[in-house]
Amino acid sequence: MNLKELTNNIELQNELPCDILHFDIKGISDNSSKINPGDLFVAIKGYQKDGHDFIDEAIKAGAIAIMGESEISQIPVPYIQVKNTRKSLGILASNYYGNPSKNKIMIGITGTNGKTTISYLIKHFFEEHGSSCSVIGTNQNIINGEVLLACQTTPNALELNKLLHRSNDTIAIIEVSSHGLSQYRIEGIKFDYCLFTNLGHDHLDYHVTMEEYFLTKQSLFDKLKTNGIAIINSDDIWGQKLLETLKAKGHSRIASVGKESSNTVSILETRVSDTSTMLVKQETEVFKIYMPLPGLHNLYNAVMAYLTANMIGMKRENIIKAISEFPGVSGRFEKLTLRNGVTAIIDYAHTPEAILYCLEAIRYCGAKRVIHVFGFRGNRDASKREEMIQISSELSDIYMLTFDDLNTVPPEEMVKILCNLQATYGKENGRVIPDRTEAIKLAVTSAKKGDWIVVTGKGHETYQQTYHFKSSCDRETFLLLS
Ligand SMILES: CC(=O)N[C@H]1[C@@H](OP(=O)(O)OP(=O)(O)OC[C@H]2O[C@@H](n3ccc(=O)[nH]c3=O)[C@H](O)[C@@H]2O)O[C@H](CO)[C@@H](O)[C@@H]1O[C@H](C)C(=O)N[C@@H](C)C(=O)N[C@H](CCC(=O)O)C(=O)O
Ligand SMILES: Nc1ncnc2c1ncn2[C@@H]1O[C@H](COP(=O)(O)OP(=O)(O)OP(=O)(O)O)[C@@H](O)[C@H]1O
Repeated sequence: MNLKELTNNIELQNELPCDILHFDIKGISDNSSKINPGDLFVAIKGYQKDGHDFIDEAIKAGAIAIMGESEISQIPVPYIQVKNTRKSLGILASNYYGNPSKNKIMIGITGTNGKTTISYLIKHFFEEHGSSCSVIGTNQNIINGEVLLACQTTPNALELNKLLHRSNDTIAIIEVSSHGLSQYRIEGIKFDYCLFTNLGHDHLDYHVTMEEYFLTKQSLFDKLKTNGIAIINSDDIWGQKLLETLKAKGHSRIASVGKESSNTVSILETRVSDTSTMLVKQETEVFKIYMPLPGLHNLYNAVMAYLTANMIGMKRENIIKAISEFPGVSGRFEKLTLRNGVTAIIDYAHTPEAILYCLEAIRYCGAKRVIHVFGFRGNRDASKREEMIQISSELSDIYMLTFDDLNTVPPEEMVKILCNLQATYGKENGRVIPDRTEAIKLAVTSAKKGDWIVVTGKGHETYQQTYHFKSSCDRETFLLLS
């Protein structure tokens, strides 16, 4: 593709000289080590490195043009200066891959919790009725039925557009993280439906304040297509705020779920035990939704997914039936029955709200005692840890603080952090067992018939650390030790 077509809609600092407009660009990369001859290198000022420092390396590898933000002269290939390289990369990627969001039903889901569950609910509804869906999100990417490894919730702009370009599926569902939004990974992509689930305490190491975190999430709704529809959980205070903001901005195509009768689907009654049901009203019709996954949070996930599918045109009775047969999502309230009559739950909860909903759901399921094993990611938002411990110490009978991904934090440092947190905010029903597999072992041996063990934080993910019992994930640890 030539540079003229490629740079369409990009905010350039200076007009491109005529003699380079016809340059045929073979590929694009923002990583100098991935440049091939004939490529365009996009220099990004990152959190760790500055891509401008790798321009020489990119040219040596064969880059025939460079795009960057800084003033640069005297390089042997054309230099295109732009205001914002991350934003430009999104538009470049969309141009290069032929604007792949244009002809698909695009669904973008944002919020702190529930994105993955809602994605898989919607996928399940449509696939039961003959339409195929691509899913791009935390657990994995699924394109044309092929399962691909996902390294991030929202991949970078080049990867994202490449996946969409490859997809022949009618519908594409994308989990949109706040990091993805603030780093313009979805720039150039337009959505038919944007969903907001909720906002809870997370990622404040990155966004600093909840207001800033909210504004970032809100920016997804600027990416709606002309007739695109916003679908919001109005029972969340930030969802309510988003609803008001969009209305004030003149958005007319807004749908919502929540307890108030003014919502598109209003929730009249909820009943939660080991499964969950809700009575809802849409226009004049009152009907019941049965969700096999426990917990109030999963009812909200179900009704958000219901409304989306219904707005796309799927019949109510078909959606309700599909919800009642939903098989669940790997690592989301995943249940194992252990040999000694104990139930184990593996759940991806890693925010205070998610832990609260998860532990409440276990109580509703009739657990005699709840044994909770969890930890905290190294180098991630530390300000949520106190609240997570407080919730666990209140809602579980026994809790164990253990290792989650350490990232670059040395093990002895994390042991100190866990011991300090327990000493400061913990209660006598808690203790620190650093080795995650040892903690699970202790939970299994302490549990009696009717007790529930819940291990949160890692869900479907494999371990980063090596532990005493050789196992790759929480599920395998349970199978090994019970
Ligand atoms: C902290 C953070 O978010 N980092 C993201 C950021 O990278 P960065 O700015 O740190 O990159 P950098 O290492 O400083 O490099 C700057 C530039 O120099 C280039 N470079 C660097 C070295 C070199 O030799 N040559 C070269 O060209 C790099 O390719 C890059 O373009 O921009 C990259 C491109 O978009 C992201 O892939 C990367 O995500 C990292 C890997 C990541 O995983 N971040 C997490 C926090 C994240 O995004 N998580 C959310 C989910 C959160 C949740 O809800 O739980 C997600 O969407 O996955
Ligand atoms: N609607 C919800 N409200 C609060 N907590 C929820 C909700 N849905 C799920 N959870 C909790 O959050 C955990 C993660 O759920 P899910 O993966 O669906 O969310 P997510 O937004 O995709 O999170 P992530 O981006 O971190 O993967 C679940 O295991 C559950 O404990």
